[in-house]
Amino acid sequence: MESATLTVTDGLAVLTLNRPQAANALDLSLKTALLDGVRAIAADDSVRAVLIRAEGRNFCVGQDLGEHADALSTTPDRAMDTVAEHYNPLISGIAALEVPVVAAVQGACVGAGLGLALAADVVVAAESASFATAFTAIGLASDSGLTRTLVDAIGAVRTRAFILLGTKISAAQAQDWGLIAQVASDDEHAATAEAIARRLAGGPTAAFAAVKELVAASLPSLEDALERERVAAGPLAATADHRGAVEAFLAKRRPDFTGR
Ligand SMILES: CCCCCCCCCCCCC[C@H](O)CC(=O)SCCNC(=O)CCNC(=O)[C@H](O)C(C)(C)COP(=O)(O)OP(=O)(O)OC[C@H]1O[C@@H](n2cnc3c(N)ncnc32)[C@H](O)[C@@H]1OP(=O)(O)O
Repeated sequence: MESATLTVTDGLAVLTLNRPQAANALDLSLKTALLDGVRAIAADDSVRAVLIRAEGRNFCVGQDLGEHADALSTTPDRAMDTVAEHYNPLISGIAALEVPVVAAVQGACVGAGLGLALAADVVVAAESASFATAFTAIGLASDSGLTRTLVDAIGAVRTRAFILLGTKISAAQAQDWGLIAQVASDDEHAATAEAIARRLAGGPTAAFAAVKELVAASLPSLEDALERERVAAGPLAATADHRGAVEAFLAKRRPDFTGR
């Protein structure tokens, strides 16, 4: 089964996360397939809008921690290379798309999954969806551009508390904070997101590109945030807190943080 699928019809590219059996956790196969999909979209002049969606109960629960635990034990010095090889080019690739990008979110949208959703221009969430960063729960700080996209959306004060406290918020709270554009019923969110994406695919594409360029130019650099996050991830991956927290998650027990 393909970890992600891409279809393009009538100018709308639909990129689907397809690991529902693993809550769309980002393993190497899914990260690679998403990167390939975004690059194919960027190279396809027929695409006028993008919908990013996911199969199953959860949009994306972030990095696959089983794969991460393996990497930490077998290739510890390279475990965080995936940030530079996959996460950063994926987020910057989505953000660099000149056409409008809609994300349809249901269930858990966590960690790099949240980064993926916030790289889109319009997020439509099912009312039962939830949003969390999860990084500090496993001894990490942030990545996937969230130290810029979250600050842009909800401000530095809320972002700091959101990440430090590892809060999980509802779709209604996310909309109230200005984190997402729209909430729809669980039954209607997928159709609502697709209808918005199809409307954008039939709209003034050049004007939409200008809107995205003008708004991006008014903000601090996403690339700089991604690079700072990448540099910060390496030392954290080497901490006993990070490794112990990943093992604890997989063993379904609470981590014991020692501060080292
Ligand atoms: C050469 C190749 C090398 C490859 C290198 C790989 C190393 C990668 C380096 C990492 C880089 C940094 C990573 C980056 O920061 C991005 C991140 O995303 S960090 C954050 C990662 N995500 C999490 O920590 C979330 C963990 N999950 C949760 O907090 C909760 O599961 C939830 C998402 C809030 C949902 O909670 P619930 O609804 O209660 O559901 P469950 O907890 O019972 O989960 C259901 C089921 O799914 C499994 N699962 C959930 N999340 C993950 C996950 N991230 N990875 C793997 N599996 C996950 C969970 O275990 C349950 O499984 P089951 O018990 O039902 O089998």
